[in-house]
Amino acid sequence: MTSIDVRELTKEYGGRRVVDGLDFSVRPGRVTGFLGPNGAGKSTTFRLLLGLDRPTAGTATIGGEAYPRLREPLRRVGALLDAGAAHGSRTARDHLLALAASNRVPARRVDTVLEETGLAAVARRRVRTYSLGMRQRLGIAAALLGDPEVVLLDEPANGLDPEGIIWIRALLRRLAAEGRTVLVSSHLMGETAAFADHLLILGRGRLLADTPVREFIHARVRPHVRIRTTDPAALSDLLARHGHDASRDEAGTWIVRHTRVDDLGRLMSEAGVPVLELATREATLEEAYLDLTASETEFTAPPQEA
Ligand SMILES: Nc1ncnc2c1ncn2[C@@H]1O[C@H](COP(=O)(O)OP(=O)(O)OP(=O)(O)O)[C@@H](O)[C@H]1O
Repeated sequence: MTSIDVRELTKEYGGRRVVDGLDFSVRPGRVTGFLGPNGAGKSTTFRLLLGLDRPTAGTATIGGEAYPRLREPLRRVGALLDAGAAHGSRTARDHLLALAASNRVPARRVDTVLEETGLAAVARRRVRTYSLGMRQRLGIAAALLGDPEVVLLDEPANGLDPEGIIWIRALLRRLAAEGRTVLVSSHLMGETAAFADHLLILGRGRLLADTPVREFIHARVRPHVRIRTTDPAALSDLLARHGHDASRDEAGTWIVRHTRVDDLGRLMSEAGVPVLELATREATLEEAYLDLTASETEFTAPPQEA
């Protein structure tokens, strides 16, 4: 089982710190979402992990070794950084065959990953005729070619249609269930909540959270209760009498915070207030993330230029 370990990792460009003392581990058997706004340093961290850039300070290792020291790296680590990387005049199949040959990966893996990524039917078309979503699938096929224990994907849902998004979700879940170490960057909250077990949140190069997704949401946002009624005056009166923290949206739905659906149901029933809808509304990752970013200067202070 292979972990990714990042210690005091720092990268400066022209004196500007874009990755700032990062310390985290990514464990096998789960999908770790790497979240942060544009320019937070996600891609730079990926490049440092893959030895494509040298850290100013600190270390990034995979299974205890720096990437450039790994033997047969494609068989240990699969990465998607830039979906435009394949040569346009080649077919997808030839692109993968060349990659397999130069990394001592058996050629039969090419057809396996083409099947896995849904590209088998178009594998003999030139890559320049591919849509963004098809290129993205090809980049993922290349990442999976060496059957690696560690998978690093930078914004893999980019350019995918709804069917592609459902597919990638299932793929990531499967890779983790097989015991692989899966790190996936994204700035899409809903998407990340749908596939990640664990989160690393970055802001201006610094690590703001390293937490299981569920704990992060539950610690930051309380679930609300949604109510609709045919007698808003009676409901308003009832909620006020019991000191509930409630508001009503334009559609007439009441949101009541800091309470439980059972307690409100009982209260409404006893008071004879008619119920059209009474439900718990779960907090979302987006709400928890906004709560975090609202309190972090990394997101609110003006950028510091070098
Ligand atoms: N080679 C480079 N030279 C100078 N500055 C760079 C270089 N690469 C990245 N940066 C800067 O580092 C910061 C972090 O960029 P990075 O691409 O890592 O962010 P990101 O979190 O991946 O953002 P996005 O979601 O937009 O891809 C940005 O301000 C970027 O301009």
